Amino acid sequence: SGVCHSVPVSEIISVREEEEENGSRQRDDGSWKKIREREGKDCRQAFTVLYVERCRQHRWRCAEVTFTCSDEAFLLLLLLLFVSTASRPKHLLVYINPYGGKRQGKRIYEQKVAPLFTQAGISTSVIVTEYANHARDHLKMEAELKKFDGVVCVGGDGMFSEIIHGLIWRTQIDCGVDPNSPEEALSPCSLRIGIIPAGSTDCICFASVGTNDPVTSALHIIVGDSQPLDVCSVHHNNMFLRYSVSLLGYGFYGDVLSDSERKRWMGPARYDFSGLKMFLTHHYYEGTVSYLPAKGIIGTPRDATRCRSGQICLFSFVFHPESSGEWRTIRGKFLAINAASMSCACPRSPKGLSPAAHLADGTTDLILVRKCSRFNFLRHLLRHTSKDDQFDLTFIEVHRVRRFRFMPRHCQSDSDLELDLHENSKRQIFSQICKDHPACGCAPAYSSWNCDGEILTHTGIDVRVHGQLIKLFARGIEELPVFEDLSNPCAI
Ligand SMILES: Nc1ncnc2c1ncn2[C@@H]1O[C@H](COP(=O)(O)OP(=O)(O)OP(=O)(O)O)[C@@H](O)[C@H]1O
Repeated sequence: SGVCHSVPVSEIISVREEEEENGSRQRDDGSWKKIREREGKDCRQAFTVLYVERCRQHRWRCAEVTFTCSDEAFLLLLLLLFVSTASRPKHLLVYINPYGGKRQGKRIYEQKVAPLFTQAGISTSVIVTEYANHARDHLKMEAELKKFDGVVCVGGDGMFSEIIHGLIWRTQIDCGVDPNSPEEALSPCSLRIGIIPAGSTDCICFASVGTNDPVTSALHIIVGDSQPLDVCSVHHNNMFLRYSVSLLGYGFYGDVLSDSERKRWMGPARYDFSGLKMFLTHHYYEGTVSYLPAKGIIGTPRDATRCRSGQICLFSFVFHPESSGEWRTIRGKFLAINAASMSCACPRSPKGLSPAAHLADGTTDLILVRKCSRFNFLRHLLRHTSKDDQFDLTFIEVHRVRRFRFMPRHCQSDSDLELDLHENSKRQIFSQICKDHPACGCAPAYSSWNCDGEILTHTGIDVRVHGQLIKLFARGIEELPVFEDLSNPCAI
């Protein structure tokens, strides 16, 4: 017909041979791997290519186009496909949380994802979880990981956390690394993880793919994308607590989570309710934060860059592995202490907590919100949704760090307390009394850490970033996916 159509080979999902019989086309439903050798040698070959089409807001869909070419050219294409798709997964281990989000995980997987995997010739082993931590423990102890090229998580951020806890732990055991030691360099996980969003919070999917859409995620898995991701290990007195990939928050975000956990019956509205309640309560907490600034990296938390597909964060990590440096210490009263290892952008907060944070530069952005008026705190919170810099306020500090520690005031050594007592002895005595009598209305001495949506059991913590510890079937957020790259040399 003379219409020119270009499809990058790396974004082909499958190729289907078309046969012309009695003038009408019939389809062979096999994938490109199953295509039979044709007998007729002199005729032209018609074939349909199923490929990735980019839609609005980073969504991907399947599209079809039929080409004709000579037999030889067709065989060449199959060869090219075979070579260029070597990094694609062939066998996947799938975990489905049937109770995540609106309890649609199983349906989403069966209706939207499984048919695509079949079409792409991917075999799967599916486990529908029966209890919390089922997936984590299966990965830790039972899963025959050698059989698979990747793990797929169908659920929300909580389910993803289970998967990484299982996979990271298992990898350390298999590699002879002690996962309990805060000083050991952890071994990176070789299996990639795909996230099919089916929870009420799907931040990690959103940050790494740019949208929360099961079909888009399935297509990123099929084409074999790879996006490294930093992971923070959290220890208390040399005892391992948890891993975190998105937000560690003490004070405001810890209190919102603790309060909302008590209101699960309210459904997703509990986050708004607890957020408002905690804003009005306006608690601040005293403690000491020490941190190891990240040296030799390209970006800063306050530059205008965003973490985008194939950009600086990858190189930043490769060229500047963990560098030693001077620890810095800050003592004070904080409304919030947040460590954002990624932007933490989500559909409700498109900029996120730290808009310039990177997925894989081996750092986390430590944001300290010092005690300030309710009005000022509100200004800070509102700037998360406006164009203004949320860190451009006198009571906010932000540092890009490789490691940090926090010690709440009442856990500090006696000598520290004595110093403080000299400063303000009455307050000290009252806050000790009020700790045991919350009904008196004074602020509690401790908050809790919100670690990717889970409450930590300890407040004094040691956090270390492990650069690029895991890999996702994703490519980061693409800058402007609208225009096709016609100059791509690997296009048919
Ligand atoms: N079969 C199961 N039964 C009960 N809980 C499960 C099961 N499988 C997984 N879980 C747990 O359910 C929790 C929530 O799962 P998930 O993140 O998929 O959904 P969500 O709706 O986004 O969660 P949240 O309530 O945290 O917003 C996870 O912490 C996970 O450990």
